[in-house]
Amino acid sequence: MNPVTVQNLSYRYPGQSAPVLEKVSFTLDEGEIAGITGPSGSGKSTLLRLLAGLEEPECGVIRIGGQIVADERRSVPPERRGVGMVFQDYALFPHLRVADNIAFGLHRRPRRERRDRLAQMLELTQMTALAGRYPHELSGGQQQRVALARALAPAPALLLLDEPFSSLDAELKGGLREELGRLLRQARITCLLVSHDRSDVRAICGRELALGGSAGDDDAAARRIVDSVRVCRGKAGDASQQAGRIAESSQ
Ligand SMILES: Nc1ncnc2c1ncn2[C@@H]1O[C@H](COP(=O)(O)OP(=O)(O)OP(=O)(O)O)[C@@H](O)[C@H]1O
Repeated sequence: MNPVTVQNLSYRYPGQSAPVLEKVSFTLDEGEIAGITGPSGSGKSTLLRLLAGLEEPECGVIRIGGQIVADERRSVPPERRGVGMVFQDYALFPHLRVADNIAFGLHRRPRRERRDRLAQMLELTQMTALAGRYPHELSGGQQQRVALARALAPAPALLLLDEPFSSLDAELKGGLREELGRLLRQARITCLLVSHDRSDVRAICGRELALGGSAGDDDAAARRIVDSVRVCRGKAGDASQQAGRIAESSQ
C-alpha cells in the first residue's frame, strides 16, 4: 500500500481565474523521501498546504496512510491527517523550552508514552543536553532539529518540509542537509520536501517531482502540473524503473 496517493489534484485560490495546480498526480512509497522542485510561484508550498489540510482542493483525491483525507465531498482537518510539517522559519513556540516544544503534539498521549517518545526524539536529534533551553538560546541548526523532532514525535504517516534550509547560511546548510537526510532515513519516515534548490533534493531525496509553469504565464494552467520524475539518489538501476512521467498534462 502506498502511504500517500494524490490523484488529479487541482487548486485555485479564491478570486483567481487560473488554477495554481491542475491534475497533479503522484504516489509516495513507504519511507520514500521525495523532493518537489519548480520555479517560484509554481505551487510547491500550495501543494504542501493541500496535503496538510490547510487548503481544500477544487477537485482530486488525497489519500494518506490508506485514508481518504480530501476529495470532492470531504476534508479531514489537519490535526487528524497524520501529517507533520516543518515550516521555513521552524515556527517554534518561543515561550516553551525545547522539551515542551517537542512534546507539544503528544498532550493526548498517556504520560509515560509521552515521556518515552520525548526521550527518543531528543536522542534521535541529539538535543538531549539542550532540552531545557528556549528557542532563542539555540543556533539555526539546533532550531531546525527541534522543529524536526516536534514534527516526528507523533509518528506522522507523512512529513512535509517546506524549504527547511532557507534561513541557514551556506556553510551551515551543507552539514545540516546530510544530517537531515540521515535522520529521515533512520526514522524511516515518508517525506516530501520542497526546495527551490535542486542540490538540496539531490542530497537528500530519492526522487524529484518537478512542478512546471510560472507566475503570470497566460498558459500556466495547462502546465502547472507535476510533469517529471527523476531519480537523483539510490541504487544503480533504480533510475530506469522509477523515471518517467507521473502525471499527464491536462490537454
Ligand atoms: N493566499 C493566496 N491568494 C492568492 N494567490 C496566492 C496565495 N498564495 C499563493 N498564491 C499564488 O499561488 C501561486 C503559487 O504559490 P506558492 O507559494 O505555492 O508557490 P511556490 O512554488 O511555493 O513559490 P516560491 O518558490 O516562490 O515559494 C503564486 O502565483 C502565488 O502568487
